[in-house]
Amino acid sequence: MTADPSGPGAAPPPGGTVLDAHLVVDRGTFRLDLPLTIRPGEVVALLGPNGAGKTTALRALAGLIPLTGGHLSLAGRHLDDPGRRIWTPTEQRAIGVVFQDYLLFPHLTALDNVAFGPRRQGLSRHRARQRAATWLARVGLAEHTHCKPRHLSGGQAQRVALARALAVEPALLLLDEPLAALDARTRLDTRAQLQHHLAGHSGATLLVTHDPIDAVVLADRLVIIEDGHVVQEGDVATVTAQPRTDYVARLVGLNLYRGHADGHHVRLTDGFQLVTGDRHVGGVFVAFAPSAVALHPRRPDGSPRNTWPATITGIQRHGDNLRVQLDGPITVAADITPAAAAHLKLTPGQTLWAAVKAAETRVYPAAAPLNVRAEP
Ligand SMILES: Nc1ncnc2c1ncn2[C@@H]1O[C@H](COP(=O)(O)OP(=O)(O)OP(=O)(O)O)[C@@H](O)[C@H]1O
Repeated sequence: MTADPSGPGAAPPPGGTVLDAHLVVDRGTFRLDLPLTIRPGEVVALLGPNGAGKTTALRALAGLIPLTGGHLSLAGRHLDDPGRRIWTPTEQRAIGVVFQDYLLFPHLTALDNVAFGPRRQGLSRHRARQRAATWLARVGLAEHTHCKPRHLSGGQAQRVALARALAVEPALLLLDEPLAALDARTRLDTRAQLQHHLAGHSGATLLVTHDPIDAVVLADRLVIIEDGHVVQEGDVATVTAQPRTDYVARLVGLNLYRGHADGHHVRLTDGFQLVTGDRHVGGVFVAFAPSAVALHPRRPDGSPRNTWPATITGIQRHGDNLRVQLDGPITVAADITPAAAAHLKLTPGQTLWAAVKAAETRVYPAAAPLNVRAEP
């Protein structure tokens, strides 16, 4: 198989997209089937639980594994199209990659690590090093050009990796869990710097992450995959407000249920009924935040319209609060203050009453016009 003979830039990018791909990859019994387009300057976060296919997608884009089907075009150049026997080797793709553990060459200085890509693109040693020095200065490492990776901190190594990826002026920048190896403090600073550099990148960026904060801070759009398929995609506000699967709900921290609405009542698929503030009819999702769930030692009287007995299955710290996991007619997460937890003397196995006001629930149609995988 060969690269597209029409060469780089031969066709205009369709509809203003830099990346126009439909990634189909079979790995044993697993199939990735991921349509993916990214516009110039856009940052898309690819999220999903373990085994969803994120790494497979990244490797397919980088040319490390071939597509089984579909196609991949970048900046108007057909890189991969098994139906037409087109395939392009990694080094001929206009792609920069920041790997999770950076994969810097240990025997090369920061400067030569960054100059490596431009050199392979055909720049003279002098020009490649000039470009590398410019990029290292941009990421704040002008003083560290002659350091070997073992003498760099985690945050500095991450910035060398970013400079190395951007120095090839890629049409597509791939970031694989770029902040995962950093401690919390360094992660905060590095995330802010990364945001700055991504804003200046005119190509497409795909960020693979497990961390919803990285996604929310860095991405313009989220694409969420489970078991190789897109289950939801959209801008951060839409996905956060209207999660459509348990994974997405957990990711954005909401309690989410599916059911059938008849006015202010929603009968959930397991038979439990919730009273909601909004009126709806037909298939719906009901969501409420863990902070909307109140816990009481006895059945509460008065305003909350939804109450049920619930048994504590787990308690974790969650920011300044505690997140309490509860089992019962529905499983639910509740956020409460340490003071309230002490007052209630919360312990795993304890049964108490959970309450949610109807006005705290959000209801939205199950068949919303989002790009959601059709059920088979
Ligand atoms: N070399 C391989 N051969 C066969 N199957 C594989 C291979 N590598 C991965 N898989 C399978 O492909 C599926 C997707 O794996 P992948 O690593 O892409 O998921 P992921 O979303 O990146 O997961 P994680 O978040 O755990 O890294 C999994 O079911 C995995 O078992």
